[in-house]
Amino acid sequence: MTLTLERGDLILNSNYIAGRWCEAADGATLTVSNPADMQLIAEVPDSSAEEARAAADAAHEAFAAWRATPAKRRGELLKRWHALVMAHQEDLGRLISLEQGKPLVEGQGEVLYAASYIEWFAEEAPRIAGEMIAAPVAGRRMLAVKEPVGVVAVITPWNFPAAMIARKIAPALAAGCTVVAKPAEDTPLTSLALVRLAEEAGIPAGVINIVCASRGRTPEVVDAWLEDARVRKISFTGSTPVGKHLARASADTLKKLSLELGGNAPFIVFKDADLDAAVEGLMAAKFRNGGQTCVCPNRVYVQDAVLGAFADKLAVRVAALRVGPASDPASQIGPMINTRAVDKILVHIDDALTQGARLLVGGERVRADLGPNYVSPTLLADVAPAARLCHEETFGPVVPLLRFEAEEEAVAASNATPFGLASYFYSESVSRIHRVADALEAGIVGINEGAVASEAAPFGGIKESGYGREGSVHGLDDYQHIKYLCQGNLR
Ligand SMILES: NC(=O)C1=CN([C@@H]2O[C@H](COP(=O)(O)OP(=O)(O)OC[C@H]3O[C@@H](n4cnc5c(N)ncnc54)[C@H](O)[C@@H]3O)[C@@H](O)[C@H]2O)C=CC1
Ligand SMILES: O=C(O)[C@H](O)CS(=O)(=O)O
Repeated sequence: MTLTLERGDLILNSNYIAGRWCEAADGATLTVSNPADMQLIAEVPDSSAEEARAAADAAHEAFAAWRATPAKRRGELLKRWHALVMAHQEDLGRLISLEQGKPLVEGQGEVLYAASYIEWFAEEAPRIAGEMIAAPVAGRRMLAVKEPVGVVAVITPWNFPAAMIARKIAPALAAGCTVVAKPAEDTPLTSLALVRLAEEAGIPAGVINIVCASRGRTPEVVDAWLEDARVRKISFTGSTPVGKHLARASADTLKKLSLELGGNAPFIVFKDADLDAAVEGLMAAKFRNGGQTCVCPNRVYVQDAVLGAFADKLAVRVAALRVGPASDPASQIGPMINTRAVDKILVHIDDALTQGARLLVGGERVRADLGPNYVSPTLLADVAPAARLCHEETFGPVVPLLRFEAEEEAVAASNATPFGLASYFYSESVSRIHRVADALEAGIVGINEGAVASEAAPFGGIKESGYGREGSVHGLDDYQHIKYLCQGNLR
């Protein structure tokens, strides 16, 4: 099956600035290719600071009118955008799978996930409210009102090309902010297609601006926004090193920050767990997007008493996973995003084996007939706690099993990381569930559940996984500030 779109015009090759589809001033372009077979899909502008400044100008000029648009109207426009995204689910899903590589069923699932954020904040917009405060002295009226922060810079990763940008742009627009966005260089096409649909929904020119750039030119583009005092917020999803850079560089203009950064999620299986449920949960959490999500379990701790039974059940499932391109509907594990990613995964596997791990399934590059980016789903047992894949994010389809005896040992090992994004554990003991959920240092805890992503939940991390929350009733907070109004001299 070839991944062609019914609406070919949704494959765009321009920036979108001030309501105009335009090239980079110097004509520079970057290529976008399919990680499954390295075939060229399209070329997009490789922008410079000039395009970044033009986008910031457009967003700044559009802000006054957009913030003055009644929140109900903002919500209606977001609803129209949501309806168009849903109407183009097939095409958008194919586009995601084309440029990011994930299996088609996951590409189409991501469109629904992205759309759920647009719908959620379309509904939140009309409910933005302030507070009337009981004045402690006579003759005074005291109010607290919520206002949009202003122009927001959005920077997103390649692994969820639709969901990550939707869960930033939707709350920003609902709050009354305007946006300049720089999608990942590997996967810009989905962002451009989504914004084409936003344009068709009637979202005014300048409210959303998309600037594409290569890895080499991205710092120049983003630095232009970091230096611009009119840009009042950065919303970033990506690696912790880049997040730290943005936090440091934002200090000069004290921008508001939302940082959704790297993870190192533990997955704990206690002896009182439902082992079949734990296997299902691990398969769902670990192999989603080929293991290329920040909430994928990065290390799996299994209590001694059930390690053998759990490993046997899991090995059967891992070995059965089908690796292949999204053009094959039976594919469950697609290519990794690029050869650098595959090289890192293989280094992690080799390091674990060198330190004494046993290879139960996989462990190598596969499907060379298709391309260089395929790696087999891999299961390792007896992994040493010092192994690199226990401390670094593998971002691939690798499951390292580590054993433990006491609950305290598993919790301590789980928390022994600078990261704190997602964590998971399986137990049927109510007391243990409350103890362990309280003790785990993470922004997200899956309890007997491996699929935690939801627009209704506050998504985000602690420690070096960042701060800020995306989605949920808390999702607007990061795009607003509170203004206190104090009216006196009332008789
Ligand atoms: N916490 C979360 O929700 C998520 C975290 N991540 C993390 O992101 C990483 C994988 O994604 P990548 O795209 O490789 O991360 P990355 O941090 O390299 O890139 C993310 C975005 O930042 C941009 N970027 C790169 N260098 C930059 C710089 N110097 N200045 C400004 N922008 C820059 C990239 O072009 C891209 O658009 C993993 O660590 C993963 O855990 C990925 C997705 C979600
Ligand atoms: O990019 C990611 O890894 C996502 O944040 C994970 S999720 O929100 O899709 O679960």
